[in-house]
Amino acid sequence: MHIPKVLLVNDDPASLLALESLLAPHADGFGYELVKARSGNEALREVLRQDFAVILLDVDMSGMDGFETAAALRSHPRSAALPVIFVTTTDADEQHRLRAYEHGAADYLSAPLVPQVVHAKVGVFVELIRKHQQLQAQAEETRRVNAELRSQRLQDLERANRELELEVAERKQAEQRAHELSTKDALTGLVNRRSLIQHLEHAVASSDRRRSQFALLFLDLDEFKQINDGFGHDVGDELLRQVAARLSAAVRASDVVARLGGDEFVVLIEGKAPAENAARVARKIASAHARPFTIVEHRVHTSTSIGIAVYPHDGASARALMKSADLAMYRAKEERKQNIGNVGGNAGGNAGSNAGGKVDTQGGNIRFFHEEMNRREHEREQWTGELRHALAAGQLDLQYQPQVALASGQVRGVEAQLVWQHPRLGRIGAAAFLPVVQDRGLLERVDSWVMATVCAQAAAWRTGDSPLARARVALNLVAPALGPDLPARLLAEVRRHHLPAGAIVLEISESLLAAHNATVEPLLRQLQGGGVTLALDDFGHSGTSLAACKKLGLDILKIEPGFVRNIGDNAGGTDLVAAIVHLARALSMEVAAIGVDHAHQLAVLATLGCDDWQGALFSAPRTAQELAELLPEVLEPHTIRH
Ligand SMILES: Nc1nc2c(ncn2[C@@H]2O[C@H](COP(=O)(O)OP(=O)(O)OP(=O)(O)O)[C@@H](O)[C@H]2O)c(=O)[nH]1
Repeated sequence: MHIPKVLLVNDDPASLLALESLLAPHADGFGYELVKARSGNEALREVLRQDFAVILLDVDMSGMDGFETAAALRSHPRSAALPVIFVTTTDADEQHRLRAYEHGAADYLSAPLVPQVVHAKVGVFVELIRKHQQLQAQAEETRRVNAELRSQRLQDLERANRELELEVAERKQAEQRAHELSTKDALTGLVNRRSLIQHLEHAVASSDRRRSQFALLFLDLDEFKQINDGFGHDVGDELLRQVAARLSAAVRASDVVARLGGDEFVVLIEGKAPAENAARVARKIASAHARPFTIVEHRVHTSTSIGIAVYPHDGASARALMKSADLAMYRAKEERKQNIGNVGGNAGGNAGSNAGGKVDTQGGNIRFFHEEMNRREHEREQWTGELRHALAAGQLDLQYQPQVALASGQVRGVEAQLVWQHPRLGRIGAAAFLPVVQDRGLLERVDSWVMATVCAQAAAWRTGDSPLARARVALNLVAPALGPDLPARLLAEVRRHHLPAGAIVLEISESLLAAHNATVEPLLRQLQGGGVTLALDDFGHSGTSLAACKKLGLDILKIEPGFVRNIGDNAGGTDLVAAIVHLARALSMEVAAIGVDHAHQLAVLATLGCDDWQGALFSAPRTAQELAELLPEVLEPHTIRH
C-alpha cells in the first residue's frame, strides 16, 4: 500500500511553511506524507504525477487563485474527484464560504487555523484514502484469487478431460483388440472360424432374400505335416502366414478369407456368377501355390486341395455347405493321392518333393461338390491342357478366307482364321474351344503365335509373284481383352517382316470394344499409327452403335452373316443391310459383308454399294498351302452369277 499524501498549496512561502509545520507532527504520527506546491499550476502538475488523499488549497493566491485552481482540478478526470479543503487566512464571510463549496470544496478552513481541527479534517481524508486503498487491494486480491481459481479449475477440467479421453481410447482399443481376438485368427490375421460362420449365415440370409447364389472354397494344404516335421513348426507357421497373404491377394477385397485352424482355409465368394468366379479364384490360388515359398533360407514347395460348394445347391445352411465343400476338398485330396500313386508312388510328400521330386499338380487339385460342375471344370482343364500342348506341338494352323472387291471381282485380301489340328477331333475352329479355355495368359500366347504367323505369311506372299502379293491380311484375336501391350506386340511383328502400312488388318469383335471403351481408344490409335487397319468384326452381333464406331475411328465395318442371310426375306432383311451400308458410308467406313453363300445375296450387296464380300460363294477358308494349290483358278476375278 502506498503512503497517503497530502498536497499543501500556497504561494506565500511563510504560510506554506506554517501549514507544513502545523501538520508535520500529525503526518509523522498518522503516517502520511506532505507535498508542497507554490502555485495553482504547480499543484496541477503534482496531481498529474501522484495521488493525494486530500489537497489543502489556499484561496487567496495571486495569479491563479484557489477557486480557479479548484475549477481546473475538477475539469481533469485524474483529479476531478480529489477532495479539496480550502484554506484562507482572511476572515472569510459566509458568501466566500458558499463560493468555495460551489467550487467543489470538501471542507473549508479559515484563520486562525486550529491544529486539532486541521489534523482532524486532514485525518478523515487520509483515513478515507487508506480505506480506499485497502478496498482496492482486497478487490485486487479477490480478482487474483478468482483468476487463479479459474485457471486452476480450467487446468483441472483439462486434466480430467484428458484422462477421460485416454480412458475412452484405451477402452476402444481394448474393445477393438477383443473384437479382433474374437473375429481374427491370431497367426495369420485372417477371419477366424467363429467369424466365418457369422459371415456365412449372413451370406445365406442375403442369398435367400435376393434369390442369388454364393460359393465356398474349402482349402487344405497338402502334406503340411511333413513341412512341420521337416523344417520345424516355426517354418510351418511362416508358411501359413505366407499362404494367407497369397490367398488374400488372389481374391477381391469383398471376398472373405478365413483360416479355420491348422492348414485349413476357406474363401467365401459372393456377387455375380459365384460358381464361375469360384473356379477362377481356385485356379488362381492353385497357381499362386505353384510358386515356391521362401522362408528363412528354405524354398518350400506346397500345393493345396480345394473343394467348392455353391449355395443353395450344395447345402441348405451354412453348416451343410461347409460340410459339402469339405467333402469336395477331401475328394480332391484323394484324387491327388491317386495321381501321385499313378505317377510313381512319390508319396514322400512335400518334404520329399522339396528335396527335388515334386509331382506337378499345377499348385493344387480343385473339385466341385456338384458333379455337373466337376464335369465342366474337368472339361475346361482338359481343353486348356490340350491347347497348351497344341501350341507347343505345332498343332495350330491358320486358314485364310479370301475377301473380294464387289466392284472389280479382285481378291483384295484374306481373313486369317485359327484352326487346330486336334489329334482326336480333327480340324476344329477357335469357336470350339474359346468359350471353355479361360486361361488368359495361354490365350495371349496363342495370339502372339497368330500375329507372328500372319505377318510372316503376308511377307511371304509379298516377296513372291503370288496373286496375293498385294492382298491385305486380316487377323482375329482369341484373348478376351485388348491388353495394353498388344499394339507393341503386333507392330513389332509388322516391322520385323517389313510390311507396309495397310498390309495387316486387325479384326476387333464388338464384345472386345464394349467392355473397355475408354482404355481401348488409345490402343486403337497406336495400332493405326503403326499402319494397322482396323475392322469391326461381325457388326450387328451385339449392338455396337455406329456412333461408337465413328468415335473409335475404325476403318472397316464387317456386316455379320446373320444380316447377310436375311437378305431377300420378307421381313425387311434387305432394308436393314441397306441401312447399315448407308450409315457406314456416311461415317466414311468401308463395308464388307461376311457369310455370303448365295448369288442373290451378292447381287443385292452389289446394288447397295457394299465394298467387299467374303463367303462360301467364293471360297471357304483354306490353308496357305491349299490356297497355293488352288491358284490361279480360285483367285481369278470372280463373276457375279445372278
Ligand atoms: N506350424 C503349424 N502347424 C499346425 C498348426 N495347426 C495345426 N498344425 C499342424 O498341421 C498339420 C495338419 O495336417 P493335416 O492337414 O491333417 O495333414 P497333412 O500333412 O496336411 O496331410 P493332407 O492334408 O492329407 O495332405 C498337423 O501336423 C498339425 O499339427 C499351426 O498353427 N502351425
